Amino acid sequence: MLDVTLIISVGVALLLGYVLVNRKNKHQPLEPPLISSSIPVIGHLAAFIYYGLEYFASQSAKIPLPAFSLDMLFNKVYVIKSPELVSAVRRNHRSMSLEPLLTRTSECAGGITGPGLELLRGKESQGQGLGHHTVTTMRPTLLGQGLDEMNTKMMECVQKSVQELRTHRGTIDIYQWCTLAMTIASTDAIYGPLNPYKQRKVRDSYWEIENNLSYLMMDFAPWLIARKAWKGREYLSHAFLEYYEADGHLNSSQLAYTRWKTQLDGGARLEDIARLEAVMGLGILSNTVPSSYWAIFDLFSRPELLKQARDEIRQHAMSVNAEGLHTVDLAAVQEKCPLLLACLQETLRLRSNSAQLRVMFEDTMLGESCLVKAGSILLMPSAVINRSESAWGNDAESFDPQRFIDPEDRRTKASGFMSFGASPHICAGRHFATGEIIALMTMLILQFDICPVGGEWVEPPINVNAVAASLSPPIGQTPVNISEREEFKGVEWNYRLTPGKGRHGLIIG
Ligand code: HEM
Repeated sequence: MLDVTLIISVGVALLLGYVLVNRKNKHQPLEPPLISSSIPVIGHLAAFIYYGLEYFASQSAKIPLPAFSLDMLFNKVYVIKSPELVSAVRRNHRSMSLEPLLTRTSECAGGITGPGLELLRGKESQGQGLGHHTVTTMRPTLLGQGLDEMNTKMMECVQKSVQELRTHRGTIDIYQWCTLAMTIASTDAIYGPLNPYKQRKVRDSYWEIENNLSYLMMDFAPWLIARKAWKGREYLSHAFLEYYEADGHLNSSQLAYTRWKTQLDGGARLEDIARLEAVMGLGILSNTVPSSYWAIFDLFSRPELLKQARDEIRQHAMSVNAEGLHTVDLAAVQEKCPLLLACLQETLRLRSNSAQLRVMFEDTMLGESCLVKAGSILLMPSAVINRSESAWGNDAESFDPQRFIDPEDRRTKASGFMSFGASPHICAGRHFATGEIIALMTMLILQFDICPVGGEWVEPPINVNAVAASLSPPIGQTPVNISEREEFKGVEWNYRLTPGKGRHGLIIG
């Protein structure tokens, strides 16, 4: 479990930066109750180091309060459990920031140091520098025309990977397959013909970083204690430097181009732009890949639901012409087949184990009776909030996609759904990722039967060291047999996208 500990280094490192300076030990009556530990002084910190983020979820289960405080020695952590307080956090977003975590990631996972890092950090307190500006300018590129263009390329790649399954013989590790298919589709759509991730060694370097991120985030002699991830980071950054030197970004997506331009105009060196793009892989891939795997797992392991989702698409979004060409209109899937998206959201709700982290800059009242103090850390664990009964009812623990179909109270549910984060830091890539997973699932459920070797879908253990992943990837293999469904064996498929239909009706926090 030592590895799990390292997860914490993300939080602890942040704390160290802010804590020692800002620590205020006195606990005030309006602050969430301070929970004592059986081991005085270091108990919570030691447990956090041992259990990682799971410690907050397990404490939350034991403590029947909407919020509580833990003295983590260096700093105070407020754990927010209730959707009502999440709404208050959103309303008070100006007194807190996610930026310190993003800057820290650029430093540790990207290797950006010195003036380049200062440029990203910007204004000392709130981190409104180039890092923040780069995220802000990329948001519009993940909507509208920019999204449409990426979706077109992404669809081509997903379809190619799926069609290759038709001739595949023997078993396949479905997680490995998702990893390759989604990595190629996502990055080709973003980086264009010179996409560095086309090279096997670049992909391997990225996954080396991803799988050992917790070690890199310790930022202690990474060349020694996180050697493979550190070498991966250097290789990936260098590959991006070559990409820019070859003008790859001039023939890429609006997203890749805008990120490069914003940083160039902001005074960043090309080497640091390349390093930041290596970090961007964490945003692009670390969630999309495991989410696609769990979406397959959760739907194919429920034959009744699978049949309903398949029938819905066949009825409302598929047509066959005189030549026998089967066309599936993904805009119709979006508009007339709500079950598939509902299944994906239910997977995201129940599988997400991220914790949205904010550093407090000002003393703030959340609602009328919850005081959070400057210099502290606010944590909103999605594994807890996503299962809260006040948002989802007393069957919150069970997998029921119906709760996302025409939900009566979107606002309450939004505060109980943290899988894409919390406003104003809601995931910028959610429509792109959703479109990609929905396209993949549509193709798979229409065309294939997927059966695990041994006949049972057995829940695999998860890799808690992949700390950038909201939905932890599985450890080990998930071998399955994939066969073309008799009903459509040998037919030709055409999947159609409609410009302007790239946004999905997601519930977001
Ligand atoms: C299923 C896939 C995905 C999931 C579950 C996911 C989840 C998240 C979460 C939990 C956050 C943190 C928000 C917070 O702290 O409140 C986030 C932020 C972010 N995500 Fe995603 N993400 C996914 C895919 C993507 C993709 C494909 C991209 C880019 C193409 C992307 C870009 C971003 C960016 C830029 C942010 C930072 C937003 C900000 O700081 O304002 N994400 N995402």
